[in-house]
Amino acid sequence: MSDAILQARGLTKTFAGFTAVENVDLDVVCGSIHALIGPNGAGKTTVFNLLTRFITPTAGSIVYDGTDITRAKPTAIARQGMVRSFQISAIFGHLSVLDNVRVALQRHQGKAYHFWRSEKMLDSLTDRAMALLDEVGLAEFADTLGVELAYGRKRALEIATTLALDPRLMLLDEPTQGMSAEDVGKVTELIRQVAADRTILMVEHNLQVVSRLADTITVLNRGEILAEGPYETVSRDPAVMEAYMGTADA
Ligand SMILES: Nc1ncnc2c1ncn2[C@@H]1O[C@H](COP(=O)(O)OP(=O)(O)OP(=O)(O)O)[C@@H](O)[C@H]1O
Repeated sequence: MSDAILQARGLTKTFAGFTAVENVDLDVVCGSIHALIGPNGAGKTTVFNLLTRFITPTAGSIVYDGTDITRAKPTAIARQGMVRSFQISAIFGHLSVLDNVRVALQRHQGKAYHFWRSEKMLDSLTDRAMALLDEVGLAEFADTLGVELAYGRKRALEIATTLALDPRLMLLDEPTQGMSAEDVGKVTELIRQVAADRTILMVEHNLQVVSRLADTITVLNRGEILAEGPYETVSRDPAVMEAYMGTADA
């Protein structure tokens, strides 16, 4: 499919004889929000780790933006614009919110960990950092220490530090996990907002979030694709109901 920014074919991962992911084909369409869902143990995290190159497939191929990345390093694909949030963009609690984003911007420029040497260079990043904080609704917290942010705002900061790496494809690993209902709503809106000019692939347990955000949903079960399509279609699929509820009548 020519409009897919990320394409997996025959993705398979075996752990010591146990097949966690089997023959998964996936097309993430450019500009879409694509969600990976499925019951516990379905293989979502394994697929996510395969796609982001944290683990290597036993078989199959992954193509990002026309380039075969099946054996590429995660840092290399991040430089090409495929950025995984929450792992790569950990928050520095002892730095201010603004400095967290400035450090991420600097890292993107390949100047990581030298930020203390040049106050001038940091100043040059301030405008861009403030724009990113504005985008995620954190401008008024610029001087707050990372550690002092409320949980939902920490996620917003993580998204800002991910955006600092200028992603074309953003991969979010359970972005609303462990959040209060209020924060879930806020982060859902934030994801919708940052998706306006980017592609998003997310693993998400919260089906309400998925129903509100995703253009396409891939349902995994026992390592294989069970169903795929928009929420209205997959949520009515008897096989999906069976996998989630244990009965097609639920
Ligand atoms: N490193 C590993 N070694 C052995 N088995 C593994 C490993 N990683 C995952 N598995 C197994 O592969 C299967 C899929 O796991 P995975 O974590 O991908 O599922 P998941 O859909 O993300 O589940 P959850 O929703 O519970 O996080 C599970 O049976 C799990 O026990």
